[in-house]
Amino acid sequence: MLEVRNLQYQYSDETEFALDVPSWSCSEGARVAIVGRSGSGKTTFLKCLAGLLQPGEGEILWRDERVKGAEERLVPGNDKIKLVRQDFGQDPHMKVVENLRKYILSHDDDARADRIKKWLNELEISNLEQRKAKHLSGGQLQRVALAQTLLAEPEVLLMDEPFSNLDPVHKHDFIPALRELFAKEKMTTISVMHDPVDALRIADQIVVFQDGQIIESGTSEEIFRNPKNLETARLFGLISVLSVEQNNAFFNHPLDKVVLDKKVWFRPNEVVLSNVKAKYTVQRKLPMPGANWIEIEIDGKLIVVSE
Ligand SMILES: Nc1ncnc2c1ncn2[C@@H]1O[C@H](COP(=O)(O)OP(=O)(O)OP(=O)(O)O)[C@@H](O)[C@H]1O
Repeated sequence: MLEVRNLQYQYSDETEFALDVPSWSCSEGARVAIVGRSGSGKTTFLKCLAGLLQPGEGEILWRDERVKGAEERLVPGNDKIKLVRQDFGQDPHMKVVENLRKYILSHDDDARADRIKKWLNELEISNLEQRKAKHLSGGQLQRVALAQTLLAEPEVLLMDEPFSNLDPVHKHDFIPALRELFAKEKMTTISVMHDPVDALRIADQIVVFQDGQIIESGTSEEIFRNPKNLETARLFGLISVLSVEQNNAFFNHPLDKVVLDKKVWFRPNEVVLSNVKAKYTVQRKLPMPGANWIEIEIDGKLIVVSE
Protein backbone atom coordinates (compact mmCIF):
# COMPACT_ATOMS: atom_id res chain seq x y z
CA MET A 1 0.00 0.00 0.00
CA LEU A 2 1.09 3.57 -0.71
CA GLU A 3 0.09 5.73 2.19
CA VAL A 4 0.23 9.45 2.85
CA ARG A 5 -0.11 10.80 6.40
CA ASN A 6 -0.47 14.46 7.25
CA LEU A 7 1.56 15.55 4.21
CA GLN A 8 2.31 19.26 3.98
CA TYR A 9 4.52 21.09 1.54
CA GLN A 10 5.10 24.74 0.76
CA TYR A 11 7.48 26.28 -1.79
CA SER A 12 9.78 28.75 -0.07
CA ASP A 13 9.00 31.54 -2.54
CA GLU A 14 5.26 30.85 -2.97
CA THR A 15 3.08 31.91 -0.07
CA GLU A 16 -0.30 31.51 -1.77
CA PHE A 17 -0.07 27.77 -2.28
CA ALA A 18 0.28 24.97 0.25
CA LEU A 19 -0.11 21.24 -0.27
CA ASP A 20 -2.05 19.70 2.57
CA VAL A 21 -3.06 16.04 2.44
CA PRO A 22 -4.06 14.74 5.89
CA SER A 23 -4.59 11.19 4.71
CA TRP A 24 -4.62 9.28 1.45
CA SER A 25 -3.75 5.79 0.32
CA CYS A 26 -3.96 3.44 -2.63
CA SER A 27 -3.49 -0.28 -2.79
CA GLU A 28 -0.75 -2.05 -4.69
CA GLY A 29 -1.50 -2.44 -8.38
CA ALA A 30 -4.01 0.43 -8.34
CA ARG A 31 -4.33 2.65 -11.37
CA VAL A 32 -4.94 6.15 -10.10
CA ALA A 33 -5.56 9.35 -12.04
CA ILE A 34 -5.14 12.73 -10.41
CA VAL A 35 -7.27 15.54 -11.80
CA GLY A 36 -7.74 19.16 -10.83
CA ARG A 37 -7.43 22.65 -12.13
CA SER A 38 -4.12 24.11 -13.15
CA GLY A 39 -2.13 25.08 -10.05
CA SER A 40 -4.17 22.85 -7.71
CA GLY A 41 -1.05 20.95 -6.60
CA LYS A 42 -1.09 17.75 -8.65
CA THR A 43 2.55 17.91 -9.73
CA THR A 44 3.69 18.96 -6.27
CA PHE A 45 1.94 15.90 -4.84
CA LEU A 46 3.62 13.59 -7.40
CA LYS A 47 7.03 15.09 -6.64
CA CYS A 48 6.50 14.50 -2.92
CA LEU A 49 5.54 10.88 -3.62
CA ALA A 50 8.68 10.46 -5.73
CA GLY A 51 10.93 11.86 -3.00
CA LEU A 52 11.87 14.85 -5.16
CA LEU A 53 10.68 17.43 -2.62
CA GLN A 54 11.15 17.58 1.12
CA PRO A 55 7.75 17.73 2.83
CA GLY A 56 7.51 20.23 5.67
CA GLU A 57 5.37 17.80 7.65
CA GLY A 58 4.07 14.29 7.45
CA GLU A 59 5.23 11.12 5.81
CA ILE A 60 4.78 8.88 2.80
CA LEU A 61 4.95 5.13 3.21
CA TRP A 62 5.38 2.51 0.51
CA ARG A 63 4.97 -1.06 1.73
CA ASP A 64 5.27 0.35 5.28
CA GLU A 65 8.64 1.90 4.54
CA ARG A 66 9.05 5.67 4.77
CA VAL A 67 9.86 7.42 1.48
CA LYS A 68 12.77 9.76 2.10
CA GLY A 69 12.44 13.40 1.09
CA ALA A 70 14.84 15.21 -1.25
CA GLU A 71 17.03 16.49 1.57
CA GLU A 72 17.50 13.08 3.09
CA ARG A 73 19.29 11.55 0.11
CA LEU A 74 22.44 12.41 -1.77
CA VAL A 75 20.54 12.16 -5.04
CA PRO A 76 16.86 13.11 -4.62
CA GLY A 77 14.45 10.41 -5.69
CA ASN A 78 13.43 6.91 -4.88
CA ASP A 79 14.36 3.62 -6.52
CA LYS A 80 10.92 2.09 -6.14
CA ILE A 81 8.73 5.11 -6.88
CA LYS A 82 9.67 6.86 -10.11
CA LEU A 83 8.32 9.91 -11.85
CA VAL A 84 8.68 10.03 -15.64
CA ARG A 85 10.84 13.02 -16.46
CA GLN A 86 8.99 16.00 -17.85
CA ASP A 87 12.08 17.18 -19.74
CA PHE A 88 12.38 13.65 -21.23
CA GLY A 89 16.03 13.49 -20.07
CA GLN A 90 17.41 12.55 -23.48
CA ASP A 91 20.74 13.64 -24.93
CA PRO A 92 19.60 15.05 -28.29
CA HIS A 93 22.75 13.91 -30.14
CA MET A 94 22.55 10.31 -29.02
CA LYS A 95 20.44 7.52 -30.46
CA VAL A 96 17.44 6.34 -28.46
CA VAL A 97 19.13 3.03 -27.65
CA GLU A 98 22.28 4.82 -26.44
CA ASN A 99 20.23 7.17 -24.31
CA LEU A 100 18.41 4.26 -22.72
CA ARG A 101 21.61 2.29 -22.13
CA LYS A 102 22.82 5.03 -19.79
CA TYR A 103 20.06 4.21 -17.37
CA ILE A 104 20.92 0.56 -16.82
CA LEU A 105 24.68 0.64 -16.51
CA SER A 106 24.73 -1.96 -13.79
CA HIS A 107 23.65 -4.82 -16.07
CA ASP A 108 25.74 -6.75 -18.59
CA ASP A 109 25.41 -5.95 -22.29
CA ASP A 110 23.05 -8.77 -23.25
CA ALA A 111 20.73 -8.18 -20.33
CA ARG A 112 20.68 -4.46 -21.09
CA ALA A 113 19.88 -5.04 -24.75
CA ASP A 114 17.09 -7.45 -23.82
CA ARG A 115 15.48 -5.05 -21.40
CA ILE A 116 15.68 -2.12 -23.78
CA LYS A 117 14.13 -4.26 -26.52
CA LYS A 118 11.36 -5.39 -24.18
CA TRP A 119 10.28 -1.88 -23.21
CA LEU A 120 10.63 -0.40 -26.67
CA ASN A 121 8.50 -3.23 -27.90
CA GLU A 122 5.91 -2.88 -25.12
CA LEU A 123 5.59 0.84 -25.83
CA GLU A 124 5.44 0.22 -29.58
CA ILE A 125 8.49 2.35 -30.36
CA SER A 126 10.96 -0.32 -31.50
CA ASN A 127 11.22 1.58 -34.78
CA LEU A 128 12.84 4.50 -32.94
CA GLU A 129 15.73 2.51 -31.49
CA GLN A 130 18.39 3.85 -33.88
CA ARG A 131 16.98 7.36 -34.25
CA LYS A 132 18.73 10.30 -32.66
CA ALA A 133 16.70 11.92 -29.89
CA LYS A 134 16.85 15.31 -31.60
CA HIS A 135 14.96 13.86 -34.57
CA LEU A 136 12.01 12.65 -32.51
CA SER A 137 8.64 14.33 -32.15
CA GLY A 138 7.31 15.39 -28.74
CA GLY A 139 5.00 12.38 -28.59
CA GLN A 140 7.85 10.00 -29.48
CA LEU A 141 10.13 11.57 -26.88
CA GLN A 142 7.41 11.22 -24.30
CA ARG A 143 7.24 7.49 -24.94
CA VAL A 144 11.03 7.14 -24.87
CA ALA A 145 11.04 8.92 -21.49
CA LEU A 146 8.42 6.45 -20.30
CA ALA A 147 10.57 3.54 -21.54
CA GLN A 148 13.55 5.03 -19.71
CA THR A 149 11.62 5.11 -16.44
CA LEU A 150 10.24 1.61 -16.92
CA LEU A 151 13.78 0.28 -17.47
CA ALA A 152 14.40 1.01 -13.80
CA GLU A 153 11.49 -1.36 -13.06
CA PRO A 154 9.81 0.86 -10.47
CA GLU A 155 7.12 -0.57 -8.24
CA VAL A 156 5.15 2.67 -8.43
CA LEU A 157 5.16 4.62 -11.68
CA LEU A 158 4.25 8.30 -11.54
CA MET A 159 3.34 10.14 -14.74
CA ASP A 160 2.63 13.81 -15.19
CA GLU A 161 0.46 14.38 -18.24
CA PRO A 162 1.82 11.30 -20.02
CA PHE A 163 -0.25 11.89 -23.15
CA SER A 164 0.14 15.64 -23.50
CA ASN A 165 2.24 15.33 -26.66
CA LEU A 166 0.30 12.51 -28.28
CA ASP A 167 -2.21 13.22 -31.01
CA PRO A 168 -5.78 11.97 -30.44
CA VAL A 169 -5.36 9.08 -32.89
CA HIS A 170 -2.28 7.68 -31.12
CA LYS A 171 -3.82 8.32 -27.73
CA HIS A 172 -6.92 6.38 -28.66
CA ASP A 173 -4.95 3.14 -29.08
CA PHE A 174 -2.11 3.84 -26.68
CA ILE A 175 -4.18 4.31 -23.51
CA PRO A 176 -5.77 0.82 -23.50
CA ALA A 177 -2.41 -0.71 -24.47
CA LEU A 178 -0.75 0.99 -21.51
CA ARG A 179 -3.54 0.00 -19.15
CA GLU A 180 -3.07 -3.61 -20.19
CA LEU A 181 0.68 -3.34 -19.80
CA PHE A 182 0.43 -1.93 -16.27
CA ALA A 183 -2.01 -4.66 -15.31
CA LYS A 184 0.31 -7.32 -16.71
CA GLU A 185 3.30 -5.88 -14.84
CA LYS A 186 1.20 -5.47 -11.66
CA MET A 187 2.52 -1.96 -11.43
CA THR A 188 0.95 0.72 -9.26
CA THR A 189 0.48 3.79 -11.44
CA ILE A 190 -0.48 7.34 -10.56
CA SER A 191 -0.99 9.75 -13.43
CA VAL A 192 -1.84 13.41 -13.52
CA MET A 193 -4.38 13.93 -16.30
CA HIS A 194 -5.86 17.02 -17.81
CA ASP A 195 -8.22 15.27 -20.16
CA PRO A 196 -11.06 13.71 -18.11
CA VAL A 197 -11.74 11.10 -20.77
CA ASP A 198 -8.09 9.96 -20.59
CA ALA A 199 -8.41 9.77 -16.81
CA LEU A 200 -11.54 7.63 -17.04
CA ARG A 201 -9.90 5.37 -19.62
CA ILE A 202 -6.62 4.74 -17.82
CA ALA A 203 -7.61 4.71 -14.16
CA ASP A 204 -9.85 2.78 -11.80
CA GLN A 205 -9.50 5.35 -9.05
CA ILE A 206 -9.67 9.12 -9.38
CA VAL A 207 -8.32 11.73 -6.99
CA VAL A 208 -9.47 15.33 -7.29
CA PHE A 209 -7.27 18.21 -6.16
CA GLN A 210 -8.36 21.76 -5.40
CA ASP A 211 -6.17 24.45 -3.81
CA GLY A 212 -3.56 21.98 -2.61
CA GLN A 213 -6.07 19.59 -1.05
CA ILE A 214 -7.77 16.37 -2.08
CA ILE A 215 -11.44 17.28 -2.18
CA GLU A 216 -12.67 13.93 -3.39
CA SER A 217 -11.49 10.49 -4.36
CA GLY A 218 -13.25 7.35 -5.46
CA THR A 219 -13.77 4.92 -8.28
CA SER A 220 -13.98 6.38 -11.78
CA GLU A 221 -17.65 5.44 -11.84
CA GLU A 222 -18.44 7.24 -8.55
CA ILE A 223 -16.48 10.35 -9.42
CA PHE A 224 -18.03 10.68 -12.87
CA ARG A 225 -21.63 9.79 -12.01
CA ASN A 226 -22.04 11.03 -8.45
CA PRO A 227 -19.41 13.63 -7.68
CA LYS A 228 -19.79 15.17 -4.26
CA ASN A 229 -19.13 18.71 -5.37
CA LEU A 230 -19.38 20.97 -8.35
CA GLU A 231 -15.63 21.35 -8.84
CA THR A 232 -15.39 17.64 -9.64
CA ALA A 233 -18.45 17.69 -11.89
CA ARG A 234 -16.97 20.62 -13.83
CA LEU A 235 -13.68 18.81 -14.39
CA PHE A 236 -15.49 16.00 -16.22
CA GLY A 237 -17.02 18.05 -19.00
CA LEU A 238 -19.57 20.72 -19.73
CA ILE A 239 -22.26 21.10 -17.08
CA SER A 240 -25.02 23.60 -16.35
CA VAL A 241 -25.63 24.70 -12.78
CA LEU A 242 -28.96 26.03 -11.52
CA SER A 243 -30.48 27.12 -8.24
CA VAL A 244 -33.38 25.05 -6.94
CA GLU A 245 -35.74 27.90 -7.91
CA GLN A 246 -34.40 28.01 -11.47
CA ASN A 247 -34.71 24.23 -11.72
CA ASN A 248 -38.39 24.46 -10.79
CA ALA A 249 -39.07 27.43 -13.03
CA PHE A 250 -37.23 26.21 -16.15
CA PHE A 251 -38.36 22.61 -16.60
CA ASN A 252 -41.61 20.68 -16.95
CA HIS A 253 -39.96 17.92 -14.96
CA PRO A 254 -37.46 19.52 -12.58
CA LEU A 255 -34.31 17.49 -12.02
CA ASP A 256 -34.19 15.68 -8.72
CA LYS A 257 -31.20 13.45 -9.26
CA VAL A 258 -28.27 15.45 -7.93
CA VAL A 259 -28.06 18.39 -5.61
CA LEU A 260 -24.56 19.49 -4.75
CA ASP A 261 -23.45 22.59 -2.88
CA LYS A 262 -27.22 23.28 -2.73
CA LYS A 263 -27.23 23.50 -6.53
CA VAL A 264 -28.75 21.42 -9.26
CA TRP A 265 -26.40 20.46 -12.04
CA PHE A 266 -26.68 18.45 -15.20
CA ARG A 267 -24.78 17.41 -18.27
CA PRO A 268 -26.22 18.38 -21.68
CA ASN A 269 -27.23 14.80 -22.47
CA GLU A 270 -29.38 14.65 -19.33
CA VAL A 271 -31.94 17.29 -20.32
CA VAL A 272 -33.82 17.53 -23.61
CA LEU A 273 -35.14 20.78 -25.02
CA SER A 274 -38.73 19.52 -24.87
CA ASN A 275 -38.43 19.52 -21.07
CA VAL A 276 -37.86 23.29 -21.04
CA LYS A 277 -41.08 25.12 -20.15
CA ALA A 278 -39.62 28.61 -19.62
CA LYS A 279 -39.26 31.08 -22.49
CA TYR A 280 -35.81 30.66 -24.03
CA THR A 281 -33.67 31.98 -26.85
CA VAL A 282 -31.27 29.78 -28.78
CA GLN A 283 -27.70 31.06 -28.59
CA ARG A 284 -25.82 28.36 -30.43
CA LYS A 285 -26.15 24.83 -31.73
CA LEU A 286 -23.31 22.47 -30.89
CA PRO A 287 -23.19 19.34 -33.05
CA MET A 288 -21.70 16.62 -30.87
CA PRO A 289 -21.08 12.96 -31.70
CA GLY A 290 -24.33 11.09 -31.17
CA ALA A 291 -26.35 14.17 -30.16
CA ASN A 292 -27.03 17.77 -30.95
CA TRP A 293 -26.43 20.06 -28.02
CA ILE A 294 -28.01 23.45 -27.91
CA GLU A 295 -27.02 26.45 -25.83
CA ILE A 296 -30.07 28.39 -24.70
CA GLU A 297 -30.61 31.44 -22.55
CA ILE A 298 -33.41 31.66 -20.03
CA ASP A 299 -33.81 34.82 -18.05
CA GLY A 300 -30.14 35.77 -18.48
CA LYS A 301 -28.92 32.25 -17.60
CA LEU A 302 -27.06 30.16 -20.21
CA ILE A 303 -27.58 26.41 -20.13
CA VAL A 304 -26.77 23.59 -22.55
CA VAL A 305 -29.28 20.84 -23.23
CA SER A 306 -29.85 18.21 -25.93
CA GLU A 307 -32.02 19.19 -28.86
N1 LIG B 1 9.18 25.33 -8.09
C1 LIG B 1 8.19 26.10 -7.64
N2 LIG B 1 8.43 27.20 -6.90
C2 LIG B 1 7.43 27.97 -6.42
N3 LIG B 1 6.12 27.73 -6.65
C3 LIG B 1 5.81 26.64 -7.41
C4 LIG B 1 6.82 25.79 -7.94
N4 LIG B 1 6.21 24.79 -8.64
C5 LIG B 1 4.89 25.03 -8.54
N5 LIG B 1 4.64 26.14 -7.81
C6 LIG B 1 3.32 26.69 -7.46
O1 LIG B 1 2.63 25.74 -6.67
C7 LIG B 1 1.26 25.67 -7.04
C8 LIG B 1 0.91 24.23 -7.44
O2 LIG B 1 1.65 23.90 -8.59
P1 LIG B 1 1.57 22.47 -9.27
O3 LIG B 1 2.55 22.45 -10.39
O4 LIG B 1 1.70 21.43 -8.22
O5 LIG B 1 0.08 22.48 -9.82
P2 LIG B 1 -0.61 21.51 -10.89
O6 LIG B 1 -1.97 21.20 -10.34
O7 LIG B 1 0.27 20.38 -11.22
O8 LIG B 1 -0.75 22.50 -12.11
P3 LIG B 1 -0.75 22.19 -13.71
O9 LIG B 1 -1.98 21.39 -13.97
O10 LIG B 1 -0.82 23.55 -14.32
O11 LIG B 1 0.52 21.48 -14.02
C9 LIG B 1 1.06 26.69 -8.16
O12 LIG B 1 0.57 27.87 -7.59
C10 LIG B 1 2.46 26.90 -8.70
O13 LIG B 1 2.60 28.21 -9.19
